[in-house]
Amino acid sequence: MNAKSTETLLELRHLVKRYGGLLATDNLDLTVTRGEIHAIIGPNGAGKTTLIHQISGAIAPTSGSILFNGRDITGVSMHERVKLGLARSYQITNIFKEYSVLDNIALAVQARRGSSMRFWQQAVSDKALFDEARAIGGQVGLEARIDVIAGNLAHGEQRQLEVGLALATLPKLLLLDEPMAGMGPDESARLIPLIRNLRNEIGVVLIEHDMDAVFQLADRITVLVAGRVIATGTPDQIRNDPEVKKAYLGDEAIA
Ligand SMILES: Nc1ncnc2c1ncn2[C@@H]1O[C@H](COP(=O)(O)OP(=O)(O)OP(=O)(O)O)[C@@H](O)[C@H]1O
Repeated sequence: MNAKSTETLLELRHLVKRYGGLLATDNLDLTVTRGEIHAIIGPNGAGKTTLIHQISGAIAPTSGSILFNGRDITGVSMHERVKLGLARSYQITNIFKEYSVLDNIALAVQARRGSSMRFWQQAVSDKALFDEARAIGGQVGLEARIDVIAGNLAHGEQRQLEVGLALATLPKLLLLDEPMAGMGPDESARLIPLIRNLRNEIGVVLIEHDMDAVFQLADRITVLVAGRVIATGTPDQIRNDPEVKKAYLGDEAIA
């Protein structure tokens, strides 16, 4: 973690999500600070996706609260959360495949600037918009692919673009939901330093099944089992935690 890491960006207090008799989130407390990559791991069905949906605002908790930058956002819409600086990287679904990488990012920058009602012709003449889009393309490692039509990118590059689209909202906190999914080892290896660099400016919540990536990237790891936090700590603490080892027996190998 770096020097900015004492600033709490996200705080979950006694969060509960109940589906009938099932507690998918069971009285969960969690903090994420600026400058931190905080990974959330756990066996299948532990409640990781349910948790990230509550943070992004896609689903409402049954009880408990979510604070972002000190403000209670529990009842705030997903759209408003993005405006407040809470971005989620979706899995490819919001890429315009027929547009170039640059145009995709430029559209996302334009949407953030609140000028989404302006028409394309005006947007293309906006140099500052494209300068910013180009810089974001560089941040996610796509500088050499900036003019490629997004649909022609390799899978891993599309994931990089997804992160770029989330960055275009100028997030304070970025939710990354399985950024390595479907990637080969070379593609993951390329994405790891890009994600690591992001945390210089912002906080990152990372959900990822690739344990090598998690243990390389995370400053702290929270382990969920059946909706409950069984451990939070540095990668070393988590690696050596007997409860965690037990929870992972028969599941994905822990690094
Ligand atoms: N809409 C829903 N209705 C009922 N039960 C649900 C719903 N969504 C999730 N669950 C249940 O909540 C629990 C947590 O699911 P969740 O998908 O959050 O786990 P996960 O840790 O993300 O799992 P995976 O690693 O397999 O993606 C599971 O038992 C799941 O069946």
